[in-house]
Amino acid sequence: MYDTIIVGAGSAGCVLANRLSADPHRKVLVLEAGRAAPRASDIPSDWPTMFNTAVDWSYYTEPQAGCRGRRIFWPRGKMVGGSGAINAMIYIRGLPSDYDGWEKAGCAGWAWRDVLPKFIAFENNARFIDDPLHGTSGPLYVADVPHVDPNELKWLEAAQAAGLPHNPDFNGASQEGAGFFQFVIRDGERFGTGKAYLRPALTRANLTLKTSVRVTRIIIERSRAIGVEYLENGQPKSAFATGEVVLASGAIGSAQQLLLSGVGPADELKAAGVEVVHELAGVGRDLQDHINIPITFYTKEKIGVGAWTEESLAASLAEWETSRSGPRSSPWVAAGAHVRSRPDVEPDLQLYGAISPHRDYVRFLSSRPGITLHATLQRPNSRGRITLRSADPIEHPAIDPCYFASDASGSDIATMIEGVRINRRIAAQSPLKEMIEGEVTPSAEAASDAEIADYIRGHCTTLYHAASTCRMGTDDLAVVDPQRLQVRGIDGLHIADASVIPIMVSGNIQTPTILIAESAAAAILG
Ligand SMILES: Cc1cc2nc3c(=O)[nH]c(=O)nc-3n(C[C@H](O)[C@H](O)[C@H](O)COP(=O)(O)OP(=O)(O)OC[C@H]3O[C@@H](n4cnc5c(N)ncnc54)[C@H](O)[C@@H]3O)c2cc1C
Repeated sequence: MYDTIIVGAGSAGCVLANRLSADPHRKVLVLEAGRAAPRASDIPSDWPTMFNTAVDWSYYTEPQAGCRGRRIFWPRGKMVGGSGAINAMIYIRGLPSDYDGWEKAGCAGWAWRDVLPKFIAFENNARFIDDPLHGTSGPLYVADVPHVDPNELKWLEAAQAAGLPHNPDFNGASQEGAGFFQFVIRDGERFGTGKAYLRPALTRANLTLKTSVRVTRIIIERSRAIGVEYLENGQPKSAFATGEVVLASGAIGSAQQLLLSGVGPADELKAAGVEVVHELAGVGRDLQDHINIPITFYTKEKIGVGAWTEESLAASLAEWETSRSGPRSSPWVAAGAHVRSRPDVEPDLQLYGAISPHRDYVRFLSSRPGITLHATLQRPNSRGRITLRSADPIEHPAIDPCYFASDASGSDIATMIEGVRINRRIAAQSPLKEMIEGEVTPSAEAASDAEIADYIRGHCTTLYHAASTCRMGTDDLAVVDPQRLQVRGIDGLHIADASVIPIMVSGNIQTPTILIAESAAAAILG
């Protein structure tokens, strides 16, 4: 018998494991479907090499009507550290107005003035030492990218020539402009919450971590969660908690487990063959994501990732192994920007200047060298949902982000068209323009707004930021309350991961997810 069961040892679950087991009187069990993170997870450049492997859930969306019927690949980490062990490690909080928007949407206690001290408290920033907007004594080490490619500096110069102001700190007074992201990288290695929070807590006698165990159902009796059922080596097992079960299985996993446990929209549950335990209409609804569109340009010289050979890969790995430096200590997404698609909005596009001629998440590299410029929609209107295909807990749920098709205003596609145009403006500036041979087909042929829209619909990807499937709030579709992140109507059941984000933030979402886990732990500890 445990006091607390945490389901999932991902970005949030590792934080919860540390904070909740810091109370020596609390016996904590963490159940994680994946295994220990592999070596590739330590090496900053190697995150895409884990896609479609045993440590990736390798989801695909439903065919997207707004994306010319394509099913879009959605990787998620399935290992200790979760998606935070496969991600690109960028550390960013979002805009103050994002969090003020959360408060306005009914989430009291989540305004910028409330969350900023918490962000500062869990940060340990290597560069911003005496800075009122940064912390230096938290568990999460945050630093500049260890290796800068000279061509990333050329991208930055071109971005400034295109009118973007230089921004030395995207978590500083203003998010707008171009510069270098900071990362959760320590001494040349990934330093996600698996290392920052979970690893040091594993020496505690009151904390148990079980890996390769898949939770299949939350056991609910008389409107109270009392434990979970899980599969270990294919055998059904159960574990019980006197205090609480905390779901930290991510935006897909947490919603799926609630639905499998009979908590969700009654008609959908019945259709999937699941007995209704507690009707909660919002479970799985409101799925949000950052949509991303790359355009690639061939370069005259072999540069960056496009210049890598068998020999240089081996040499850069040897360098990383001996000194944790060199090209393998970079995630190759360090140069970027936050820009406005039009003057009357806050920055609504995030840009990347990647020195790599990749398409489709670096799984396929062009035979010629080049650079890829990404534009990502920061505050999407598109809203989707997650539903069960069946009562089988092993079957992937249906994931339908409903990109563009659910945005009747048309503003999502219009903003992204502007993102492509801004990236082309950057590519047309010195010193990039002298390096570039030309834009690669098929974006190269897209000139009018309608043609660019077609290109975006045919080639957009996820920026991997699934959120909001069990969102907090006080309205009828809210799943958890904003104060304790407890599932409405079920005692002893909390959700503390990216699924509770009420409205998407303007930036990569691991840092807000850590904020959520820290806040949930504090509320549970009381
Ligand atoms: C490729 C990629 C790149 C990204 N890049 C960045 C970035 O640079 N910066 C950034 O801020 N964000 C980034 N993100 C997003 C960020 O990593 C995620 O939003 C964040 O990790 C989500 O945290 P979470 O705790 O909600 O879920 P996760 O970290 O996904 O954790 C969920 C955990 O639960 C486990 N689990 C699921 N179902 C079960 C079950 N039934 N039983 C037991 N365990 C289960 C999973 O295996 C996983 O370990 C990226 C994400 C990806 C996938």
